[in-house]
Amino acid sequence: MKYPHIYLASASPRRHELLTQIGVAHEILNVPPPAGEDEPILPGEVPLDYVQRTALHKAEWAAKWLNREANEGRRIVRPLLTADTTVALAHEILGKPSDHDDAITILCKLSGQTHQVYTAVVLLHDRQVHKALSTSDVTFAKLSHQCIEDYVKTGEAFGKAGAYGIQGHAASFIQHLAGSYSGVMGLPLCETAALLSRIA
Ligand SMILES: Cc1cn([C@H]2C[C@H](O)[C@@H](COP(=O)(O)OP(=O)(O)OP(=O)(O)O)O2)c(=O)[nH]c1=O
Repeated sequence: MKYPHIYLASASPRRHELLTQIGVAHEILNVPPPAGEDEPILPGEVPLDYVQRTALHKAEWAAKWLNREANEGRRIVRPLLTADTTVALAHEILGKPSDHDDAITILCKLSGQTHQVYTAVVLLHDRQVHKALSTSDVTFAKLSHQCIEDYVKTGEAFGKAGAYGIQGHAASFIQHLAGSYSGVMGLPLCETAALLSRIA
């Protein structure tokens, strides 16, 4: 499969790894904040709307930044990809943990429950916006408080939606996954490949 060479506007090392896994050549853009920070949730906003709005906002923000850079001599020559991953439990958005206690609280909520992981992907190319969405149902085993404490101590919970990484130690928490493994990890590869082949 031949993909176009793209810009990846993301601070997530997982998105870089996943694109590399399927052979998508990309240049990582280190877009200044608010990239990397959680977008505020609008009153009454449901997770599905939130994740799509956030992914689009990241793309628009990165394009604006790139345009400014372009004025300083850099040309926008590649399609631009962004994504957002949001974890939701019964419609409550569980973002990245703010600290140790927050991580414990989030994981206690997820223990023994099925939650949703949404990843929205946006590709900007030739003034067109291409979008994809992946939805997964993830069921956690019932976790003891000690297990949660030990997990949070590894540091893996931080910087990740829902305070866990499916690709790390938290793999042992997951009883069942209905959906996309790569989508849970941060970039659904099947959907992303389909977006990229649309513009190839
Ligand atoms: C649920 C889950 C999330 N995550 C990560 C993927 C994302 O990096 C992060 C969700 O935060 P995002 O806001 O989607 O992404 P980010 O801030 O890390 O990067 P950027 O906005 O610059 O692209 O959680 C995992 O790595 N594994 C998991 O199992």
